[in-house]
Amino acid sequence: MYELKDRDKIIVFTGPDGSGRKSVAEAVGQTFGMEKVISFVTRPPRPGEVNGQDYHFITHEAYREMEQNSEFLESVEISGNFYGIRGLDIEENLYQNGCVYLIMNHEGANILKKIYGDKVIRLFLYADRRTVEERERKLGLAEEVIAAHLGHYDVEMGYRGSCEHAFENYDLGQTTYEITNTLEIYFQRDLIDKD
Ligand SMILES: Nc1nc2c(ncn2[C@@H]2O[C@H](COP(=O)(O)OP(=O)(O)O)[C@@H](O)[C@H]2O)c(=O)[nH]1
Ligand SMILES: Nc1ncnc2c1ncn2[C@@H]1O[C@H](COP(=O)(O)OP(=O)(O)O)[C@@H](O)[C@H]1O
Repeated sequence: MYELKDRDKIIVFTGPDGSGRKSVAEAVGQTFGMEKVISFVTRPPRPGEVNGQDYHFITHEAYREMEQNSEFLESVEISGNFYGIRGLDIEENLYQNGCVYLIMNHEGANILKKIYGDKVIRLFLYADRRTVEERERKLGLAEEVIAAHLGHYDVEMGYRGSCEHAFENYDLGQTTYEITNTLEIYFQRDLIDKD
């Protein structure tokens, strides 16, 4: 097992669906050369989603087997589908890069915080309900998926106060800029500590 270093960082993008976590995370990830830890999921891919890029799409049987082998650090059921993060994927990524990012709901963010403590920085993104609904409709998501997401909206919004930082996302460039500045402070602090 890889022993985590003090300065290893786990960046968790959380907040309601449609708040822009994926878009912002990709941009910020590129800026800092951070890799995404990809979840395993039992839901079928949506049009345009790529296996191994958006998710590892696996069958219920394969998921159950991984679960029985204790491969998941956290595993949750959302709208009838299972989502899990493999512990080894986080550790291998940290070993190579010293930082990783993930996109998850409040349950996953909470579990990671409990396990990894100060190494976890939770970035909460949000926009008002109508905006996220419009974005998801524009994205072409099925009505039942949008309805399920909106059904989780209030619970996800309630997690804001638990996160280390929160960002309203209406202007993608601005949000990305603010998050980059926030993370730079963490990364610079580590450089200074190292000296
Ligand atoms: N706790 C947890 N949440 C996850 C994981 N992977 C994805 N999620 C979040 O769970 C929700 C899944 O909803 P889904 O309809 O599949 O949305 P999408 O995959 O973001 O388009 C999203 O908010 C994801 O960000 C995971 O491994 N653990
Ligand atoms: N600030 C923004 N302004 C307008 N559209 C946005 C903004 N941020 C994200 N989007 C769009 O909203 C949709 C949902 O964003 P996404 O990053 O997939 O959200 P999440 O991962 O939180 O579900 C995408 O089509 C994305 O391009």
